Amino acid sequence: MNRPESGGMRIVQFASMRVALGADHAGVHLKDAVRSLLEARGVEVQDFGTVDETSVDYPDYAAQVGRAVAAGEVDRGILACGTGLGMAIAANKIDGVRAAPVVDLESARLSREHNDANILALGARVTSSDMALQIVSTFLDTPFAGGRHQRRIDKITALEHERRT
Ligand SMILES: O=C(CO)[C@H](O)[C@H](O)[C@H](O)COP(=O)(O)O
Repeated sequence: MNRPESGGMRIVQFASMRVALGADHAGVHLKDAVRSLLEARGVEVQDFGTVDETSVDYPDYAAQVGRAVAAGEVDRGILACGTGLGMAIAANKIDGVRAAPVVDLESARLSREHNDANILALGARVTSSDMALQIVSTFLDTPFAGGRHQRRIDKITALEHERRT
């Protein structure tokens, strides 16, 4: 979507993005707040749940969002649970997923600029809703910087291929 080092163009099309959401019981309210923010900004949202605070297992939601991102059905994924850690660990098992657990704005920006992260993992028990929504905006608004970082992403992709053989 964003190709900042191909001719210096840095156009971000936040509103035309497709974003998949997923959460466990600990992150469900934050996920719903993220959904409201995205819908208000015209983002096409695919919400994989969960829908309430009944205890569920976060890998089930990480898998659904991760597969949607890896298949190109959506441009980005956003996961929410207690800490964001288990969601990121689970989602990163899927080839093509680069999930970043993020608690601050600088990491949100760098997860995109340097790591081309395609999934953001938020922790509702460790991050305020206000900060989490700022992180979401930064994550969606920041393009990948490419250049030397692309070389490193290519090496991550090579590791995925190695795992398959
Ligand atoms: O590890 C987690 C996923 O990243 C989360 O923090 C979970 O939400 C957490 O482990 C759930 O804990 P609970 O005691 O079952 O509510």
